[in-house]
Amino acid sequence: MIQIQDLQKRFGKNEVLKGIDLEIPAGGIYAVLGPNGSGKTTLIKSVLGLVIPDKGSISLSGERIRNRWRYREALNYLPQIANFPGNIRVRELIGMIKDLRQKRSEEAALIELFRLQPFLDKKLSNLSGGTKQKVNLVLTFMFDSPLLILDEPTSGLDPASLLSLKKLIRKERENGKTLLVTTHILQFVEEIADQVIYLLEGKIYYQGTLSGLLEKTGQTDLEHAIAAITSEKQDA
Ligand SMILES: Nc1ncnc2c1ncn2[C@@H]1O[C@H](COP(=O)(O)OP(=O)(O)OP(=O)(O)O)[C@@H](O)[C@H]1O
Repeated sequence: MIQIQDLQKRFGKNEVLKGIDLEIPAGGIYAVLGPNGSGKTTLIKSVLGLVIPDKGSISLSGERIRNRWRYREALNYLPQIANFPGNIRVRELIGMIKDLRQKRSEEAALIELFRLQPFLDKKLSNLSGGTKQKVNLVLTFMFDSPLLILDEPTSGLDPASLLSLKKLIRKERENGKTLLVTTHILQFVEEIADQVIYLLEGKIYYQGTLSGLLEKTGQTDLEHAIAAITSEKQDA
């Protein structure tokens, strides 16, 4: 589904991606992990065409994405911070995004799942952070696309909404979708991820199953595995 070769990106003197090679087959949940500032969002934005790499290539379903934009019709993206104008009401925003994408959408079941009915006529500026995130999740999941890219989807969610999100993500996997998810919530990764992609200092430190990462680090849980990677780097 996604092929990345020798991807490099720097911002001024800051070399963020130092040659990323990645192959993500279609179907399944891929968790993109790594410390703050390790380049997870930069990697995701490169796939979305929102960051232009300095070097390397990215292909989606066998076609290079550079200078094309139509491929974006086949993916749904949840940004880490979605900045919609605060004076728009939730119902209007959903309508606007539907008009923009011109794709069949199924928002009603999602509004129900996240219990958003009481908020439909409220302005975004009057919503709590968690409720805004639920609205953003509706905007992301309401379209049927083969690839979903979710940047910190759990952000601000209460436990009940987190359960709803996990249910939703698993349903998408059952439907054969590919999900690329960044998160710092390790329990979430342990519960939903089929594969882990661990970014460290601009390179892929590990790609594979969670059990493979535990084996590589000699640990019994993800929290300790990540602590082991960090201290290994500090000692190096
Ligand atoms: N547009 C930009 N201009 C300059 N520097 C940037 C830009 N975008 C990202 N960076 C820098 O690139 C590095 C990687 O940032 P990025 O947001 O990709 O990390 P991340 O792994 O997603 O971090 P976090 O876990 O904190 O969300 C950081 O040092 C950041 O300051």
